[in-house]
Amino acid sequence: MSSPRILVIDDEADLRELLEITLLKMGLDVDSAETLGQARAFLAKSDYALVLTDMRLPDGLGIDLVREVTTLYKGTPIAVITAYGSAENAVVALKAGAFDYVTKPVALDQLRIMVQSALRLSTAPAGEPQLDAATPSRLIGNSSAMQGLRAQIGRLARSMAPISITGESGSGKELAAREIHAQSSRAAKPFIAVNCGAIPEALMEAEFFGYRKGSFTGAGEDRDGFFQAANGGTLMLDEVADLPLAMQVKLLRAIQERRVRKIGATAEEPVDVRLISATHQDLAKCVETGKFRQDLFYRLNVIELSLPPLRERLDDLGLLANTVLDRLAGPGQAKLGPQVLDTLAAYSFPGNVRELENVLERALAFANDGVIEVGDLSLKSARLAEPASIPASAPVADAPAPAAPVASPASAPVQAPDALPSNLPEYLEQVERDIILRALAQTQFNRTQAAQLLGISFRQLRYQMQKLDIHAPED
Ligand SMILES: Nc1ncnc2c1ncn2[C@@H]1O[C@H](COP(=O)(O)OP(=O)(O)OP(=O)(O)O)[C@@H](O)[C@H]1O
Repeated sequence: MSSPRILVIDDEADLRELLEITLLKMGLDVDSAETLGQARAFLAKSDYALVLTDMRLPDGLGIDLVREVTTLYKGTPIAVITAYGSAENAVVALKAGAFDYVTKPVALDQLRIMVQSALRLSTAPAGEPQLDAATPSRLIGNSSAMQGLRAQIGRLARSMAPISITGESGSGKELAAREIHAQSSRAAKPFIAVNCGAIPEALMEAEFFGYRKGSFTGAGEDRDGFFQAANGGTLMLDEVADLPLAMQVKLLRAIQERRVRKIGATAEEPVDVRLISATHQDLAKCVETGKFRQDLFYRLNVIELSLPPLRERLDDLGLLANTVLDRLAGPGQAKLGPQVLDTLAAYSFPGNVRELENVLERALAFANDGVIEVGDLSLKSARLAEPASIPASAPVADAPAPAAPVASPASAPVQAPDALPSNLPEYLEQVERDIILRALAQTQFNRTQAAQLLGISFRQLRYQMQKLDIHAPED
């Protein structure tokens, strides 16, 4: 069997030679062209596992070739070589359909990583997602919005372009990210999802980039960070708008260099990670208000994927509800009674599919013989919380009986209104615990609604509950 063939297009003889030698040493066949004209002639004659082109050529621009290859040779990945620091060229090329890019001076370790991932890609059928009929998409729904989304995911899975997923809480952003990963040539490598809003700022660098033994008190052994853990795979930065500015700078550097340095290490290590970011906030607005760096926004937001809220794709409601019920009760063991679907369709689902799952789970507990009736649904939007009174006294005692959440014993002392707390962290923790318990009690332990009442994401609430040792009564 012949080796995969790569087409290199560069008018700089030295660089062309370096690329040729590197690729030949990898056991690949190489054709080289100095101009777009020569490249077109090669493309008309042979199939390539990868086309690698410089951006400026004597008879035109590499970006034109990107457009040609992505339309005329759909299954052929094309990558560009951009000048160092020219984020613009890289982003434009990725938007035009380039699979990836390398910067000049070309780092050979990164070139090899890029070529290998292109080779994995070219073994998958062109334009076809790696899923087959036996592995249905995780994203359920036949509405035109969902069909469009699945098609877009199939295309995006074939590229390294960073994707920014937007959508309301619970609309399936993480699920979509997992789907992109599962359909990509990286599927066999890890998918790591990180909730940027849930990591204490002081720990962020260590969590993202890892650390060397002894680099700070408590660093008893070497540890990898998220970047190393996701190497070869996909790193999802969820709630990316919550990244503190100092961390945004470090992240930008890691993305630009495709290298990270562990805390306490002298050398950087290359990382091959596809980035997907998600947020339910308006990231462009965060840039305007100075909360998010423009340059990082530009790097992360190369391709936008927007998830519609559930209320805008009500056609999917029945299918989603039945799938959730099958999962909860076993196939065919539970169903919706008359009018239930209409009642659900009239509800706004601020917590989207996650809220639908919660509503059905709860309704199922009240349902007779697995048939959910309208009366089993509790869809009333929770009333707004009253302003927190500090310090709060036993909030659980006022809670409606069926859903009173439980917490570990309170430790903070009750203060006289004007007294200063003797232990501020403990006191604040107690205040936070009380407020969360009240929100949970008000929403009968519907965490989606409780998070909404408190203006935080579902994940943040879940994280805080774990931290403060708050459990559902039945946990
Ligand atoms: N189209 C869908 N098909 C099936 N399940 C879905 C779909 N969309 C969302 N879900 C389910 O809804 C729940 C929430 O999804 P996910 O965590 O992906 O949402 P999210 O947008 O990332 O939420 P958040 O903004 O709170 O992080 C999950 O249990 C997920 O499996």
